[in-house]
Amino acid sequence: MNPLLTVSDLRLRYPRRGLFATSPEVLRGVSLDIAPGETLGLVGESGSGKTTLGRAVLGLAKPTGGSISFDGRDITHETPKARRDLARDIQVVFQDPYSSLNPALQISETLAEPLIAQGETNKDARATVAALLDKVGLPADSAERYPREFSGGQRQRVAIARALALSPRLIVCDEPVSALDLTTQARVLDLLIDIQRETGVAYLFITHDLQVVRHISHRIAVMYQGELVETGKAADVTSNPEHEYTQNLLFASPTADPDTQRERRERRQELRREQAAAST
Ligand SMILES: Nc1ncnc2c1ncn2[C@@H]1O[C@H](COP(=O)(O)OP(=O)(O)OP(=O)(O)O)[C@@H](O)[C@H]1O
Repeated sequence: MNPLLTVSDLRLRYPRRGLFATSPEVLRGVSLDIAPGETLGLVGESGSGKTTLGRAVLGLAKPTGGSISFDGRDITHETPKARRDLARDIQVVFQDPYSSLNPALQISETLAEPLIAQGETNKDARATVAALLDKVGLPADSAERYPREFSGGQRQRVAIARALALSPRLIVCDEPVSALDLTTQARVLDLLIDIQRETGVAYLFITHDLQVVRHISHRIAVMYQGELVETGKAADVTSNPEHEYTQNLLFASPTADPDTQRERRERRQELRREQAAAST
């Protein structure tokens, strides 16, 4: 099967802020692909470039090298405006639905907006909104409510409904459950899995939490300092000790800062060496 998304040797350096400022390369030759209906979990410690890669796929960050193609079409240098027709196909769910939902709009307006922009009549849009709410497990009367009237998990369901409105083929999910408690996390992940089974949508699922990504991904790609250092089937990558970066992530607290994580990784490597030396 042809990949839906192909990222080849992608490089990205954010523009320099001042005359003397330096700007390190944030993506350093990243290549990956995602098949239709597949979930690729993108993990890595804070600052490794995961969000930047997601933003590049969405056309929100400008690559300085390499290419991105979607369904065979080269979209590397297309701005979000130029690729407006692709908005149907590639959607996003962010970590904080509160900031991505307009607080002044009722949920029905938020959900109907993209539908009407794509030419649906008000009547059809109303029916689609009702179906979307049902799909994400929210009661029908949610349509008349405002974002502030929902819990975090419910708001994330609204954000998922919004992403689903145009029946996309790929959703970039950037830390979509990180702000939720564990039980709610599991429910939202299960919802995403159910939706994928039903619609065949693919996910680029970004998180620094390997436990979360293990639950939802078919394959996992691990980033470290702007490079992809490990990729493989979720079960293999997380269980095989040879996948050192993944193992280190499994043992690192997802909230630890890069220095702490580096320290833990070095400590783990040291322990491994000690164990190896003791067993010979
Ligand atoms: N708009 C920007 N301008 C300049 N530098 C940026 C910008 N956004 C991110 N960076 C830098 O790019 C690097 C990668 O950041 P990015 O947010 O992609 O990492 P991440 O792996 O998603 O991290 P986290 O898990 O903490 O969200 C970091 O060093 C960050 O400081």
